[in-house]
Amino acid sequence: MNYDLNKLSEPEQKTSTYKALGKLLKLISHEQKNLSLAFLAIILNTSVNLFGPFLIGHAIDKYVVTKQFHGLLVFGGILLGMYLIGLVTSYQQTILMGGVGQRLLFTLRNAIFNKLQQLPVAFFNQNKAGDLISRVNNDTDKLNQFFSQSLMQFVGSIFTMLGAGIFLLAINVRLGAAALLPAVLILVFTMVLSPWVKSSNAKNLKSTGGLSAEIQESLSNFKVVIAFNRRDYFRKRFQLANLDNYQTSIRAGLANNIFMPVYTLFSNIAQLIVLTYGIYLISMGEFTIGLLVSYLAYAVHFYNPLRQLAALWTNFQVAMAGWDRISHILTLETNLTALPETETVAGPLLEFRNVHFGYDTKEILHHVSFKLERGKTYALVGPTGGGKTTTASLIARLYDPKEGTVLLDGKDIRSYSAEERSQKIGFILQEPFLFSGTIRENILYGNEQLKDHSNEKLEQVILSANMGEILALFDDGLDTKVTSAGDSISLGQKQLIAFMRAVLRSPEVLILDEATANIDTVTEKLLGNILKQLPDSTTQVIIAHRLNTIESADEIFFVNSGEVNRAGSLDDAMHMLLKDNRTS
Ligand SMILES: Nc1ncnc2c1ncn2[C@@H]1O[C@H](COP(=O)(O)OP(=O)(O)OP(=O)(O)O)[C@@H](O)[C@H]1O
Repeated sequence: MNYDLNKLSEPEQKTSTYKALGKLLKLISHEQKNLSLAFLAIILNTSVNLFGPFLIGHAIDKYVVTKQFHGLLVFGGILLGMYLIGLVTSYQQTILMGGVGQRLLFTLRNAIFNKLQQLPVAFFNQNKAGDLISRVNNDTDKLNQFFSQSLMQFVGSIFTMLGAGIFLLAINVRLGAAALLPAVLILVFTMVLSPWVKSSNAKNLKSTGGLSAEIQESLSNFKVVIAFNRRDYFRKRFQLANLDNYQTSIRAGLANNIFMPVYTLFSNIAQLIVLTYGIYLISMGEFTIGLLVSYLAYAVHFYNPLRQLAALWTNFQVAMAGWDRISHILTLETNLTALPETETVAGPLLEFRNVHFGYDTKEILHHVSFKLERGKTYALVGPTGGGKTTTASLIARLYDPKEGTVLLDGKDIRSYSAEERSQKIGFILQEPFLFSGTIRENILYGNEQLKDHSNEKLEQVILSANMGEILALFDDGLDTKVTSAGDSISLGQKQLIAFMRAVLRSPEVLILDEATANIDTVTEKLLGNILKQLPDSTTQVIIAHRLNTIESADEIFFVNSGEVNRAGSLDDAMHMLLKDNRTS
């Protein structure tokens, strides 16, 4: 399955945009009351603004032309009242929509983050963290800006235009048609240019994501950058990404700003038409001065919102480009779904049955079959890049086979829920990841059974699991601080914490992927003893390059060139490795 968000096909992109629109509507469905109130406020506001010019024109013809100035005061009072209503309704809709926008931003960020948590490892292999961060932070904000600042203005502008258009046509059809002609040209112009504006903004957002990915990569690898003195390399890469972002921003800016001047030009032309044609009609006795004043005001009421729409249309296109990028994540589904419960068939604890697997088109495991019995210790050996971690990842169902089945306890591993599976399988990764916090928080991560234990009780559990000596290696015990993804402690110490984390979950299968590679010989022996004292039913899968670490294995598998074969004894494994090194 293709999880690369930047390489989705055209139809995939289109379906996700529409599919996700349904999700967006669901996310704001509980805002119905606020949206209706804001809508009401905007209609009231528009109506009040639209009646103003009519009243002014009427007042001119009735009181100014006939010089009955006292009537003007009454009209002035009415107008003031209407303007105050306009002020209150405008404020109300701003407040209401601001709230809707912020809540949408909040819900949307949560929804995307939750979705990210559900996606499989393959998704994270194919996408850069920086780009994902940009989607969660930057792109959602584009949508918020549209909702909180533009949507109601958008609705208001359309209402004002519609009302003003009706007044223009109702007062004088011919003059109205002439005044509205430039608007038709604007409409055509907008329809032709909108796809270009949207795609320019999409490119700009993509480039912002790329820039963010570049920053993220160089910051998270800063030690390598400094050690290899490759600052120039990253500086150049950053400059390229920054240059691309600069260029796409300029292009998006150009596209975004094209509407405003054109709209202004057409708006001025419309006023010129009204003025010239209106004066002509007055000279012919077919129109009054008061009506012309109202007319000019309505032309302004029609074209000003249209100019505003130009800016809003740009915001809309930016929001849509952002929405496309968000929707691609929201509509992705994990390919690691749980199958319906299947019947348990008595058999080994774990079995690979004709498994084929590859990360992409290249096959890494080819027609692999083997069985692991309960309570035994297995070693996976083989050359670098031979497929040991891949085999272990399939045991932990980080990926599903392309063909064939992995059976856990007699059932297809896909029929277990994620909770059940992670309870049964403990995996100590080659590069253990620790969260910022304390050792306690890290070893209790995902451990429902022990999470509420006090430090004293937890220490007891650690002692009875024979891991007291490991904990004693840390000065502050369970409260030892782990900062910034574990950078404050050594790699070996990280492996010890990851070891405690996995063992405390009492898994049925414990996978150790190079779990002792960075630990001194004395501590390694200590871990060996702890492993020996694990419950008899625990099956261990040990991946190690140092053959002495697998001396205690009941059975050894040699993993290479897509195959997993029994190696027989340690000597056989050694022989196979040496042979493989000589032939390669
Ligand atoms: N996420 C991935 N995406 C694409 N290819 C991958 C990925 N992870 C591993 N591979 C490829 O799969 C092959 C097997 O890798 P794997 O990590 O399973 O080997 P290994 O035997 O565990 O190696 P090592 O002893 O170095 O840990 C390698 O060719 C590697 O390049």
